[in-house]
Amino acid sequence: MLVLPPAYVDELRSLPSSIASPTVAHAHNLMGSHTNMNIILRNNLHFRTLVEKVTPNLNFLTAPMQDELDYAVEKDLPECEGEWVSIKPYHVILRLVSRISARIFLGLPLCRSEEWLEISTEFTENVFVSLVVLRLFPMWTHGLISFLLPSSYKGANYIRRSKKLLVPEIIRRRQETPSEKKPEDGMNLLSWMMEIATPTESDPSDMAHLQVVMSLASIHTSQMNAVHVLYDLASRPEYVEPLREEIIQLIKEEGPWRQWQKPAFSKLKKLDSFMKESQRFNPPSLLSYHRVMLEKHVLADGMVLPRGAHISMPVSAIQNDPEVTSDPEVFDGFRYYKLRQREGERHLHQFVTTQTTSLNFGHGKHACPGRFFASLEIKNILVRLIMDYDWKLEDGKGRPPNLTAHEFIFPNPEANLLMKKRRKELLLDSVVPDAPVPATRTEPETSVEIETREL
Ligand code: HEM
Repeated sequence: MLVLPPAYVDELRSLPSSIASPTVAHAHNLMGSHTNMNIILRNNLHFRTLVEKVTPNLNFLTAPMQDELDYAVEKDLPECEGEWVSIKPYHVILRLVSRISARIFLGLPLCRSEEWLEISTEFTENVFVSLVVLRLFPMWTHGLISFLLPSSYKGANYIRRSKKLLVPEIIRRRQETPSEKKPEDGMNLLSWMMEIATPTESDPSDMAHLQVVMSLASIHTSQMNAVHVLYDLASRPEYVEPLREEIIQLIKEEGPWRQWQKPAFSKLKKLDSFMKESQRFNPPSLLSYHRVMLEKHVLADGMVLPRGAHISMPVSAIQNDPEVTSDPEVFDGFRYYKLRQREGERHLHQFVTTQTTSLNFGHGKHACPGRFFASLEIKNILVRLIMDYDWKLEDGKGRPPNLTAHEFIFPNPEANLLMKKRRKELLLDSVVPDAPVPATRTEPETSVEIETREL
């Protein structure tokens, strides 16, 4: 793999994907031939649905997200009124994120299916185990090794199970008459996929497969960010009150949080900053901006990128360079909040902002299309967890150290935090606005301004 400095990002951005392909790079990174991920090489319906339907409709998706979060909190968080209870945030947050994602991907009632919740989380874990193992061996051995790897056939089995579950649902939705549909029925990824699919993309079995691909792209990535934030907050409790004050202030100005839509969440600038700083300290991967060169290309300074080369950027090294981030070794949760106060930088330095020096979501037209969704989902979860619960580390223990595998970094799945429900009058739903604020309904957005949009 050719790891390039960020000076080349802008030049690389201008190359079409027929020369520098992100998709071939993703398939290669995920060992697609042995992990059922090569479908992305021939079908990008999931990507288009995200850009054309999900992101422009995020305003309408806030209410179902919150509704599912209520259900998830009820089902998956322990009773902890008046007493500290130990939980494993990795597993608990995975349940919350997978439930909310399922609600937006499939809609009610299918999102509550335990079968789907298992498929959408366990497939990813098995793909990850397979790729970590396979990468240790030369490529010519991969066929044989994956034949022997339990994670490999378990992964394939999850794809089969997803088809068994979703294909009949796709057929049922196709046969449904308009009078049988409820208003919320069309507002989910699966129905939107069915709506915009071209004839060659309309195979129900492929659509089911792509739902699993989307789960892989979205659930663990968002869950890991939320878990890192919780670990960072528990180990730096001085940030909790300012974050709560920001939420309370926003309720006073914008109305109860249950009426908030995407623009209100974008006003949580301190929380946004904390999420970004936490991501800087705990990036999902040391490398990003992966491309495979489908043709040889010579860069302006004469650097040759040969055909077949896999290139990437050292995202973590870049954002920890003192020329990019001052005092990079200091965790400053409100670093980006402060930067946004500078003239002309109000829209920069957001969690979702990508720049040549901020590449955790990639950059340019192939940057992660799900980051606006991720930001909204993570903020919904964190607002609830910060306002309704106190958090602390186990006695005598520091922030749980991260684990690494190859270039990947993830929060320790077996670490514990202690949580306790706050007094009733302090809870999120008890905070009332200064004056009644009318609920607003906003039209879907028609375009996605990638570089400058707020969220
Ligand atoms: C904190 C959470 C997330 C992180 C850190 C993350 C990161 C990334 C990165 C680094 C890429 C590759 C960009 C490139 O090619 O340069 C990517 C691609 C992608 N992400 Fe995300 N992502 C997150 C959440 C999500 C969510 C929630 C969704 C879906 C709702 C999603 C859907 C996708 C898809 C479909 C692609 C592939 C784009 C393509 O085919 O070119 N991601 N993501």
